[in-house]
Amino acid sequence: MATSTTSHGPARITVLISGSGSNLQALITACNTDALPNARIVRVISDRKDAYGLKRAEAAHIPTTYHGILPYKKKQPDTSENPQWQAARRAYDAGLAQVVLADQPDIVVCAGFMRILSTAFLDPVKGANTPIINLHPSLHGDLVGAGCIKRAWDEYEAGKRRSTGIMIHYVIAEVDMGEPIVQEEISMEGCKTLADLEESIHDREHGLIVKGTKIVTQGLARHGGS
Ligand SMILES: Nc1nc2c(c(=O)[nH]1)N[C@@H](CN(C=O)c1ccc(C(=O)N[C@@H](CCC(=O)O)C(=O)O)cc1)CN2
Ligand SMILES: NCC(=O)N[C@@H]1O[C@H](COP(=O)([O-])[O-])[C@@H](O)[C@H]1O
Repeated sequence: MATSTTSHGPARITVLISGSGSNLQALITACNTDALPNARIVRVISDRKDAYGLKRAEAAHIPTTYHGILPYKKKQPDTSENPQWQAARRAYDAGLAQVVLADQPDIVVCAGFMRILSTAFLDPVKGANTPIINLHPSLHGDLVGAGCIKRAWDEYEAGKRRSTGIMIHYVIAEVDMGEPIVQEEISMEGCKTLADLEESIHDREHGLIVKGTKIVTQGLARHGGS
């Protein structure tokens, strides 16, 4: 029976966050239980200094890093040749990859990380044979990008849909289009407000992110780790 232990010990997990960190908390709680055996979160990284998830990590004695965009924007100002801060975004992502790879993680989990990752991050991390996975509040091929829960709600109110879903998927350059690892459909029937739907989704996400992380870390063991 494969475990989550890789060839060099417990699976090393780096988690990227931007906000409250309730999904991070689910991972913290699950580590070294039957839900996520032989796994350790080696670092939590946030692009937002005020992310409550950083406090959750500190309370669990997990190393944290705040990796902010502003120093990169100051070094590479937006210009006509460089619209939408692309140079700053790529420099930021290259710096983020350095922070991540310094810990030699076996897997990177995006748990509410609200930045699109460019190939300046994806390429070096994938070059290290480290899978990157993401929690997304929609089914594969349905809604992509930020604000999907609200968009699903608006379509439900307009009578255009009766359900939505959540998924854990591999991260590729095309946002939210990476191969799904595990996903769940969520009925919207009975939700009277957007808040009802958000609560329903968040409750189900916490189990799914642990399940998806376990699936990938167990796969690492089968292949002798990264
Ligand atoms: N290259 C990829 N990067 C990311 C993926 C992915 O699949 N491929 N998943 C996301 C998470 N995500 C949805 O699940 C997501 C997060 C944020 C955005 C977005 O538009 N962000 C804006 C900034 C928003 C803000 O600052 O509030 C942006 O980066 O310009 C889209 C999708 C993680 N990254
Ligand atoms: N497109 C990505 C996206 O919308 N992710 C969403 O961010 C939230 C993070 O909550 P948390 O900070 O409490 O874990 C989650 O609801 C997750 O689906």
